[in-house]
Amino acid sequence: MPIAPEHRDLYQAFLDQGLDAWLARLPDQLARGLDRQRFGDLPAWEKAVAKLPALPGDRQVRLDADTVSVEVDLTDGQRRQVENLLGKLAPWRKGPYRLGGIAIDTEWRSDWKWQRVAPHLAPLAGRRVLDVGGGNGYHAWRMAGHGAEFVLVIDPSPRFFWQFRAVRHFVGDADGGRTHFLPVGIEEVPEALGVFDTVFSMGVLYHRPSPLEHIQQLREALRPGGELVLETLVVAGDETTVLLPGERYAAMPNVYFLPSSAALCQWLERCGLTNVRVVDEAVTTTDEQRATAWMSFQSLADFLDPADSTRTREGHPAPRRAVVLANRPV
Ligand SMILES: Nc1ncnc2c1ncn2[C@@H]1O[C@H](C[S@+](CC[C@H]([NH3+])C(=O)[O-])CC(=O)[O-])[C@@H](O)[C@H]1O
Repeated sequence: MPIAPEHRDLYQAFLDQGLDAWLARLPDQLARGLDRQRFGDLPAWEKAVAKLPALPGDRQVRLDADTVSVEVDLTDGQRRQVENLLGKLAPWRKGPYRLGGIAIDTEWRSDWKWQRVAPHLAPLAGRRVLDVGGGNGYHAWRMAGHGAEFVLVIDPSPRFFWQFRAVRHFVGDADGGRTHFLPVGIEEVPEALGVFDTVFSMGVLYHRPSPLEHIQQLREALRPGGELVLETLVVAGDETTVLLPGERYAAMPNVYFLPSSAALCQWLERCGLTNVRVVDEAVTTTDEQRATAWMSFQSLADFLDPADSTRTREGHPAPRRAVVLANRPV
């Protein structure tokens, strides 16, 4: 089967990185992750990205600033066309981006999370990085901006795949072709890979019904000595505190375990990670997650108790997140 043009770089990168065991599974994974029978909107997203205007080679790409931006000369007509086409990929949740003069004000100020995480990381320059549940790739571009050699986002959302492709259209090869997106979940990562220097899992653990299994999968993707960056919802408490909310948490139906950061550290240690440390813990504000023109559905403010913003509308503690770093033992 011929390789579709949008996947050629991914195949080449897997070859270059020696990810042979995974390479063999790519055709199946891509076919399933982008299956038009499963995801009826796929043709519309693909068409929107295909219609983006061809861009001049001369452009200014910034992957090392809070807004991932590509400045390029467009006519007024082209700019309106770009705005319209990018709008067809909405809702845009992770960003901010500025592409061809169009500011995409996303639901999340994902740059704020990056500011909490980045200062604590082993320098990313020259590293192979996996971003599990990386959304549309905003943080991946920032990782490339820090000089990572190979950044792979895995996320099962086909919408985010096409948002990533839209950003790729603007970035061109300014990142040296080091940033990639595979539309699969963590379950699809081959077992015992042991190759990544840094593995990120941000905003994913609380969606996993088996959090210890998730941590073990993350550990197995790391090379010995590699660094795990785990960011998740936590609750106040000691190492014995874990909340399993009911049907919904802040309106989300698929939320499972919310440990305290102390309990989370213990989980990581029990899963065989070392050097476990909490580097940040903060309440999520309605300035960080909010509805915008590019994500016009309800957002955090609608999910909190109107009379008490320290509670969700279901009566649980309001969202609070911790960033924990750890290493796979050498
Ligand atoms: N099984 C799975 N495997 C991998 N990813 C999954 C899975 N199921 C859902 N996802 C993906 O996990 C992401 C969770 S958002 C975090 C984004 C970014 N990391 C952020 O930190 O801003 C949550 C948040 O907004 O906090 C979504 O993009 C899902 O598609």
